[in-house]
Amino acid sequence: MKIGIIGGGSIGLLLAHYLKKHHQVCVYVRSKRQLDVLEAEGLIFEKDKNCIKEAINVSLFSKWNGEEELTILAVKQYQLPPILEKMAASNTNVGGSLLFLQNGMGHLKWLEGVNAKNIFVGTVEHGANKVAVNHVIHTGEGLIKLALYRGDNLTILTDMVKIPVENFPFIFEEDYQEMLLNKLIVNAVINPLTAALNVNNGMLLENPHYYYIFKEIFNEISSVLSIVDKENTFYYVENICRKTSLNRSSMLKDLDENRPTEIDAILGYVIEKAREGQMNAPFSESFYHLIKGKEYGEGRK
Ligand SMILES: NC(=O)C1=CN([C@@H]2O[C@H](COP(=O)(O)OP(=O)(O)OC[C@H]3O[C@@H](n4cnc5c(N)ncnc54)[C@H](OP(=O)(O)O)[C@@H]3O)[C@@H](O)[C@H]2O)C=CC1
Ligand SMILES: CC(C)(CO)C(=O)C(=O)O
Repeated sequence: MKIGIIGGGSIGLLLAHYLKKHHQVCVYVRSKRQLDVLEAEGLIFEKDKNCIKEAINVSLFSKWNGEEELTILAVKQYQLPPILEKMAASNTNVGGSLLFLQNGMGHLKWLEGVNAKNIFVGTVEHGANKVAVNHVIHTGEGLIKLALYRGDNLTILTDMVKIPVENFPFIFEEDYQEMLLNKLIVNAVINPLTAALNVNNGMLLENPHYYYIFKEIFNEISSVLSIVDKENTFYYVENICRKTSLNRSSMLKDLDENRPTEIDAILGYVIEKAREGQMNAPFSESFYHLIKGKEYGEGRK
């Protein structure tokens, strides 16, 4: 299958490495510098301290015209609006399929207006870290879950699930809301804590004091979001945290690089739900403002 990946960041480059084993992949980047380096030097993929260098197809996003059967949007949630505007203005991808892999649930409100025959959403449970424009480290193995948001063509999703890529499984989920909600809880617990404390994911489980807050935040968020099976959901969050223990969460990396974070799509969403349900959410409120304060104090790109 022909697959376009918009965004040559941590997740975009990780996907390019694994998907190119079975598909024709093109990564659409926005900077000429990244294009030039990827073309000249190839992609460096690193896992467990082993590096491999490989050629990848790369192009500028301005050249994207929706020719691929599937286009994966691997950008931050707050980076979607200009991309969706370009897609709307150029009226491309009417017959194609789009897959959105953003953390949080804030982007769902934008998908209604997107002109594509099929829209899929997914969640990423891997850890990945782009350390140079052409160098990505796979820091934690996990799953990518995929679900249909709108449309009727499930073949693309089932193809992705059926064609096994070693160490990089895809699974199909029936209910996109439940899938995104479960991942939202993971990100609402792990990302703001790691970003506020400036620690790798694993430290939240290792340090008993951080683990105490981890549990308290989980309890609050799972109540606000009316999670029925709290015990299993807690193990799910803990398990992803353990599997990505070496990872600096995407929110922490955003702060490291003075970029805006996805806090609005993550804890902002939880706070909105708490207000709707007239509930108090002091941990969520505090961590929301801690991260907003760090964004404010440390400058934005
Ligand atoms: N990294 C991780 O371990 C995980 C990330 N996620 C989620 O995956 C999503 C992607 O995250 P991640 O890969 O880490 O983010 P990154 O910030 O590493 O990558 C985003 C990339 O998108 C590029 N981009 C932004 N706008 C455009 C555009 N208009 N055209 C082309 N490229 C564009 C950026 O380009 P430029 O470099 O030029 O700014 C950047 O390379 C997020 O929602 C994140 O929360 C989920 C699980 C784990
Ligand atoms: C899975 C996890 C928690 C990995 O760090 C993530 O989703 C993120 O960093 O955004």
